[in-house]
Amino acid sequence: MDAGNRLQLGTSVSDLVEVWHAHRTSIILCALVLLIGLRTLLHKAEEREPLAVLPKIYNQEKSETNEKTAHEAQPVAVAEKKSAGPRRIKGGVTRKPSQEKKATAVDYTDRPTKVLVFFSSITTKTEKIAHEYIKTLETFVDQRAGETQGKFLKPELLDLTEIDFEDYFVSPPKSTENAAYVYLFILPSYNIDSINDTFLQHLQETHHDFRIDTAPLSPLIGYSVFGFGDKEGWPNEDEGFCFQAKELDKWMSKLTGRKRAYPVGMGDMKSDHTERFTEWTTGVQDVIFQAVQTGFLGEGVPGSGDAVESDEEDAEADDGEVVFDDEESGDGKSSDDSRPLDDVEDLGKMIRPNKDGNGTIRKAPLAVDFTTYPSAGKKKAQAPIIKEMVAKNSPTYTALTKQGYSIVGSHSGVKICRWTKSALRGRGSCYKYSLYGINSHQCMETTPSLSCSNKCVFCWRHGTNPVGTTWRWVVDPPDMIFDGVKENHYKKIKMMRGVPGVRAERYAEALRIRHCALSLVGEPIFYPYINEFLALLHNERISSFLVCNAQHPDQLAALKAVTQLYVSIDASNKDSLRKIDRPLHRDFWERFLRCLDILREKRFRHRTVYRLTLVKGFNVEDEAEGYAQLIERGLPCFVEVKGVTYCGTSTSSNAGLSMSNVPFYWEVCEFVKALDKRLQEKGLDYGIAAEHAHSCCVLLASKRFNVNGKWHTHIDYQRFFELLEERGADGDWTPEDYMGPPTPEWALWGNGGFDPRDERVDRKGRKMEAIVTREAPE
Ligand SMILES: Cc1cc2nc3c(=O)[nH]c(=O)nc-3n(C[C@H](O)[C@H](O)[C@H](O)COP(=O)(O)O)c2cc1C
Ligand code: SF4
Repeated sequence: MDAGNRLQLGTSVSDLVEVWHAHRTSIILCALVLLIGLRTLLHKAEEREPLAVLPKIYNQEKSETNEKTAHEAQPVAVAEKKSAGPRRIKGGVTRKPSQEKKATAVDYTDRPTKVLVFFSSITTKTEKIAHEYIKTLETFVDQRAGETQGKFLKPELLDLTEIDFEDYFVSPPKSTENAAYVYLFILPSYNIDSINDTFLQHLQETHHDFRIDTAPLSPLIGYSVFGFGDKEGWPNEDEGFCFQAKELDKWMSKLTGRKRAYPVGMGDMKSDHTERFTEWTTGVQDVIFQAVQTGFLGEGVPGSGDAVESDEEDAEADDGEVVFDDEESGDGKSSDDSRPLDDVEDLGKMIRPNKDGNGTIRKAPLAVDFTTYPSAGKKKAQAPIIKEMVAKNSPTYTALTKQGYSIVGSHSGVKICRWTKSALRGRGSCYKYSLYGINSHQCMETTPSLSCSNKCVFCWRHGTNPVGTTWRWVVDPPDMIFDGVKENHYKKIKMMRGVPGVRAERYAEALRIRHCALSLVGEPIFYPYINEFLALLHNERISSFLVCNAQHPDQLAALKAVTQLYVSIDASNKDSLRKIDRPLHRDFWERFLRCLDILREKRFRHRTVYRLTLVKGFNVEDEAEGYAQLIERGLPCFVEVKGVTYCGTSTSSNAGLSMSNVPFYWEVCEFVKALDKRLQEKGLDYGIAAEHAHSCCVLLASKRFNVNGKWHTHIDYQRFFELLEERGADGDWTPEDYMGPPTPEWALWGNGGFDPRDERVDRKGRKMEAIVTREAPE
């Protein structure tokens, strides 16, 4: 560099320094603004990965808006795009949204339905069945094409070993047709490591994954599971029969927000599997077809109607156990109208002390006595207006429907008995299964007359039923009542479809009523067309168990054939009967005795039964002799002795009843033994035949039903109908003609009487040991 150049360079540097000194503040400020601008621009353009840790802080705003859209506004979730990275956060870290809010009704009417059938198979038996089934299902879809306007898409069969679980079990897949899905599963059980374990593990993890909604499969229309197993190796469910199908059912229930479309079915690959599987597929297809047509699964399935389930899978309030809710356990609210356990039939008769909101005992509302008419002297005589017994706008109607009754016409009622629900869930049948072979899940409890002529102190329905001595109401025709009670019964059974633990096999059987207990409330023989009503039952081969209160001798005498005829014997003498039954008839004792005489005459035509309900302090003490005399008078075929059952809030508290009036089972047994002794002493040929300790019930039977030293208390129902068809309702035959096979060993006196097919459970569904105490504790 020469001297001139160097001089020039020195000048420009000094110029720059000069400029810097003159404007440095503004230069620094400009640079700062430029840098901040650039930083902001780059930050905005940056594409960020979703945050897996602390999403609540970072994604709060986003999840609040997005989640609402995914789960409420758009019911059917769009399948996740498969990615190798972590699963997308759908529900934030807030847990259990689906348990807090039940799945809401989703309308699928505008969307086509697609059934996906998943299966696994190791020794290929299930695989073969699944392949055959998918063909059947395809044919079914084709046949229904006309009725469903093509909204029923071709079903698809999927092998669990060949699919990516994430495609189907994190959310339902997306389809071009915008299909709504039904998932069916056919799964054999394996107690060795198999694909089933991986699959079940996946479902469990999905449910527990805090980043995923606990019920990500709630957009499904529904699901159902069928299991195959082997009873030779795994004889019952306790020992592992079909255990993985049951587990799958449980996880799917959680993941779908309880959208069990049909109860879990189970088949033994070595015996009944074809029958059980056909039963299940028929039921499932009916439900799916209904969903395609109506857009919902029907009542009883959450998300589509009236959910019957409780919050916990296994903790239903109504669980097949007698619940003794005493006064102290109440919350102060009057629960008269909402309790599900109010069945006279299954619980014997109930006591309900009634409290108001402050916990003070209320007087029972007075039952309306329709027999009280204004006296002719006071008012000008008027032609009586014929009223409806239970008019739709009456308080009686409201009270009864709140208690779970369906009122048919104006004077009949039907209610699903808690034993029916219990048997559907494999938790035991009522005592009539042990004593007479009645399947509780096939039994309808009904009455053609809600009115009665007694006001028994232990009758829980006190104050809600009309009473009267004669029929003064509009009369509904028997066929209308018959159709109405059947329809309502089936409706209630169908509502049980989604309830956890309901057995597919029992559910299918329950859709055919085989028995009718005419003992719900009121007095069935009060209904003027009771014989016609019975004929309708028998025509459909439904057996009839009719209970009457021994106050209507004329109607009793005119009664035609019934399968089993009861009279309630609530006391052994006149005074006691007046106190306990509070009859409306002045000549109640004479009526009572006449009924016993009629029963005596009928004993070779009908299976006659005395039903004794023991209430400690009222009709037990020192009354064995009195009861023995009544038995001597009527000579019934059977004597059922039951302890009264206490159900909590009775209006009869004003009669001074409490928990202390409920006898222990050993007290019932002691009474029965004393009664049996008295009968022997009188030379009457009776013996203690059978028991159902669970219901505090013991059966004394006439030795007519003891053949070659064996009790035959069960009924041959088939034979009963044959006799009826051959000889007519007035025909000549005896109860022995339709006596069933020997009473099973487990039901005999001394063996407890609990159905060995079922499991005894407590209110939470936990298994219980059956400990029976028949003797007074030391
Ligand atoms: C190793 C083995 C373990 C099994 N474990 C059970 C079990 O725990 N419970 C059950 O009910 N059946 C069990 N089974 C019976 C199978 O579930 C039954 O045979 C089924 O039909 C097999 O179906 P697949 O041929 O489709 O694999 C088992 C069978 C095998 C061979
Ligand atoms: S006979 Fe029928 S209605 Fe009566 S308790 Fe049994 S199942 Fe219920």
